[in-house]
Amino acid sequence: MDNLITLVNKIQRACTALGDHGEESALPTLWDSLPAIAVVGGQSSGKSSVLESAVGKDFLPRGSGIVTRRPLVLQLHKIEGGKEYAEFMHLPRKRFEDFAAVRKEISDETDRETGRTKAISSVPIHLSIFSPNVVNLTLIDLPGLTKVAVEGQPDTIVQDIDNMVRSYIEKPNCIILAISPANQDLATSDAIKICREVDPKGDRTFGVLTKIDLMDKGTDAVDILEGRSYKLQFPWIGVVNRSQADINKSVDMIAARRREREYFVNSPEYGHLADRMGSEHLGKVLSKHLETVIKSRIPGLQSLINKTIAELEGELTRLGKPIANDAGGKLYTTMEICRVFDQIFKEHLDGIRPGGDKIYGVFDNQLPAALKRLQFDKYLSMDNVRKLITEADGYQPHLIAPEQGYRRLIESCLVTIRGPGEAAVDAIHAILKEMVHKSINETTELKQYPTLRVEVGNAAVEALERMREESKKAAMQLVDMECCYLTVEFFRKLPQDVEKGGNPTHSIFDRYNDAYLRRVGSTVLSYVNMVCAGLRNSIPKSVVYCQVREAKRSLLDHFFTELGRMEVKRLSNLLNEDPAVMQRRSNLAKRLELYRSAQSEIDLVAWAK
Ligand SMILES: Nc1nc2c(ncn2[C@@H]2O[C@H](COP(=O)(O)OP(=O)(O)OP(=O)(O)O)[C@@H](O)[C@H]2O)c(=O)[nH]1
Repeated sequence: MDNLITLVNKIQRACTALGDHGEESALPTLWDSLPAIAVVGGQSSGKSSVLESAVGKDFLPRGSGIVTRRPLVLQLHKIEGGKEYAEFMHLPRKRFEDFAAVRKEISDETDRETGRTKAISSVPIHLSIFSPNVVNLTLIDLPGLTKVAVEGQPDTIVQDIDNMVRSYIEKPNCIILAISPANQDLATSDAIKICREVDPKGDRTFGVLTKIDLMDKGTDAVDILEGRSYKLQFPWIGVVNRSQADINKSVDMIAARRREREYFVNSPEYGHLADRMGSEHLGKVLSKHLETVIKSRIPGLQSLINKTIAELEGELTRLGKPIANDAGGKLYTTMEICRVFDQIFKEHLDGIRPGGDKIYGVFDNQLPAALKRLQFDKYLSMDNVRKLITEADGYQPHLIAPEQGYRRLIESCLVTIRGPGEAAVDAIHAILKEMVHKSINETTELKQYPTLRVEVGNAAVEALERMREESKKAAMQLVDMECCYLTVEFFRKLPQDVEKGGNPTHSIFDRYNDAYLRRVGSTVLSYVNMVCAGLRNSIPKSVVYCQVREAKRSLLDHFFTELGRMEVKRLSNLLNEDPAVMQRRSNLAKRLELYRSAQSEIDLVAWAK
C-alpha cells in the first residue's frame, strides 16, 4: 500500500516542476485532484511542532511573526535503515544531511520568492525527507492564520493568508489537519473556525490538540479529545510537543517523542486514551487515512488523466510537430510544408477550391470587352487613311495598289491590341497572386513558422512575376507576328477594281478620291477585325500556357533550388517558430509526459490492487 503514497508524492513533485500547483493555470491540473494533507492553524498554535515531531527532526524556521510565508509541501519517505536526509525540489541532486541547513534553505527560498519582505506567496516549496523514522506521508504546511497585520506587513496580509489557506483546504481532495492549542478556548480556535466553513460535516478534518501540557491546573481536554465539545468524524488526537524551553535546550526529538508517550500513559486524565494520542499515533492515522483516500480516488484520477491526455494530444496536434534538429530533417519539413501549400494552390486552380473561374472571367468578359473598346474605325477615318497612304507612297505614288499604305494602316490598328493583351496578362497575374495569399492562409502548417510563411509567399509571388513577364512577351509576340506578316489569302480574295467594272487606268488623282479611300479603309477594318478575332482566342491560350500552366507546374521550383543550397543556419531561421507557440508546445509536451507517466504508474497500482 505504501506505493500509493509514493505514487502521489511522485506526481505532486512532477506537478510542481511544471508549475502545476493548482491555480492560475489554463490547463486542467492534476495537482488539484491529488489527495493531500494540509496543516492549518492560528499563529503559534503548534503547526511546526506537529510537523517536526512527525518527522522527528528540527528543520522548520522558527521566529516571531509570520515565519511560514510559502506553502511547504513536505513529503515523508520511509527508508529501511541508512542515514536520514532531505532534498529540495528546487535543488535537485543536493542532499541535505544537516537539518539546520534545511531550515536555512527553507527560509532563503521563501525570501527568493517573496523578497525579504513579510509578504506571502502561494508558490510551494517542495521538501522530501527520507528517514527510517517516518511514515510515508505528504503534508502541506501553510502560513498561520492571523488576526492583525504587524509592522512591515501589508494591511491585506490577514485576508491574503486566509485566501491562500482556503485555496488549499476548500478542495474536496484536501484532508485538513486542524491544529488548536489546548490552552485556549476551542471556540476561539482559528483552525476550527475555518474548517467549520469549508468542511461543515467534518468529513475530512482531523482535529489535533496541542499544548495539552500547558493547560491551566485543574482543567483538562478530555471533553474535546472524546469528541464531546466539538464532534468530528475522526477522533481528536492530542499531542505534547517540545516547549520553547526544550527547543532552546535542543532537546532531542526522539527523546521528546518518548516523553510525550510517557506523558499520556502516566497521566491520570488521559491514560485511558494513551493508545490514540501522541505524534507517532497521529502520523500513523494520517498515513493510513491518506492511503484509503488515494485508493478511493484512483478511478477518478484515471479518468481525469485519460481525458487530459486526449486534450493535450489534441492541442499538440493543432500546434503542429516540433522541428527536427538536423539539416536533412529541417529540409524535409520545409519541403513537406511547401508541398502542402503547392497542393492547395493547385486545388484553387483546378476548381477543388474556389477562384479558378475568375481566370475564365478575364478571357470571356474582360478581354473581349477591352478589344471591343478599341474602335479601329477611328484610325480608319478618311483623313487618316489618306494621310497614311500618302506618307507611305512617299515621292513615288503607288501604281496599282497602296501596298505600303495598307501595311501602315493595318499595323497602326493592330498595335492597339497590345493594351488589352497586357491588361489580360496583368489581370491573370492579380488573380494568381490572390490565390497564393489564400493558399498561404489555408496552409495550417505555415501558421507555425512565420518566417517560412513570408519566404514562401515572396518566392511564389516572385515566380508569378517572372511568369507575368514571359506571358507579356508571348502575348506581345502574337500581336507583333500579326503585324509583320499579313494573311495573303485575305487580300487575294479581294475583288479587284477591274472585276468590279472599274477602269484600271484611273488617273493618279482618282486613286485618292473618297470612294477609293473608303474602300481601302473598309478592307483594312475587315482584315483587322479578322486578326482581332484570332487574337481574342490565341491570347488566352498564350496566357494559360505562360502563367496558369506554369504556376501549376513550377510555382516553387526556384525556391526549392535555393533551399537545396541553403546553410543549416538559414534553414533553421526559416523554421523559426513564434516563440509563444514554441513555449506552449514545450509546456504541453512536458505536461503530457507527466500525465502519461502518471497514467502508467496509476494503472500499475490499480492492477496490483
Ligand atoms: N509546552 C508546549 N509547547 C508547545 C507545544 N506545541 C508548541 N509549543 C510551543 O509553542 C510555540 C509555537 O509553536 P510552533 O510549532 O512554532 O507554532 P506554529 O503554529 O508553527 O507557529 P507559526 O509558524 O509562527 O504560526 C513554540 O515555542 C513551541 O515550542 C506543546 O504541545 N507544548
